[in-house]
Amino acid sequence: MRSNRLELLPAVDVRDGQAVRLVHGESGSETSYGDPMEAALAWQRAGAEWLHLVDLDAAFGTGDNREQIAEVARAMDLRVELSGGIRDDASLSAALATGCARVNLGTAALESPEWVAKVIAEHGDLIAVGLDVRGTTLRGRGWTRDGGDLYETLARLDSEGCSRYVVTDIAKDGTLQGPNLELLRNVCAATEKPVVASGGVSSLDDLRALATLVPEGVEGAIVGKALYAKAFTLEEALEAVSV
Ligand SMILES: O=C(O)c1ccccc1NCC(=O)[C@H](O)[C@H](O)COP(=O)(O)O
Repeated sequence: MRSNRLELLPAVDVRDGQAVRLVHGESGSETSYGDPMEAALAWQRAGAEWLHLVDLDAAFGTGDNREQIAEVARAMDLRVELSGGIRDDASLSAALATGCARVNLGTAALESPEWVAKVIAEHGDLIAVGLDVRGTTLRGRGWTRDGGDLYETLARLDSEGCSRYVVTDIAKDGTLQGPNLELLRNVCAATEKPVVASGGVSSLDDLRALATLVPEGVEGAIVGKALYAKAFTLEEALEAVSV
């Protein structure tokens, strides 16, 4: 049964060993926020139930932070969603070996549909697919390459039993301009599966607006920049979405 409460997933995106925020997910737009472990532990202390942990180097193909990410994931008592560069058996096994609660596949869902169908069948709820879009065009390889139509891909993944989608409007990501509620409504109308909203949250009112979409299928919201920029605290955010 679906919960009525919007889940919150504070984000720790790791580039070159540092917790960073990007604007529109663009490589080179980083603002650094220090040690990823400290950031993750701070969100855990503040009461987070989930952590969205991203290996940006693996996503961009500029190396990886795999060991550091595994260390952070293993140190957490909360549930971890791992994202970034999980595209084959080796990277998936390494991600799952951290004990994370789920992994988020992005590029692989666009470029290796057969492999993704196989791992969805094998791992069920442990697999979510990130649908990262500009307009309704999906983007892969660290959001740098077009990867097909959002709704066609969603229909295919639904037919393969994908259990959850993480939906990001790249135009909003890291901009503090508010989430794309229309996109989220449209995706929820196109699938029965839960949707995690990502990108653009700027205020407690944005979180309250996302919480009104829970009955339509929005299950959670990833929050990055707003927390790092101290637009509000995680405690305030959790309070704002409590029902
Ligand atoms: O998640 C990925 O794989 C990824 C790949 C390339 C660039 C960015 C990527 N993720 C970014 C995030 O998941 C953000 O943490 C999230 O959208 C939060 O956005 P915001 O609240 O606007 O900072």
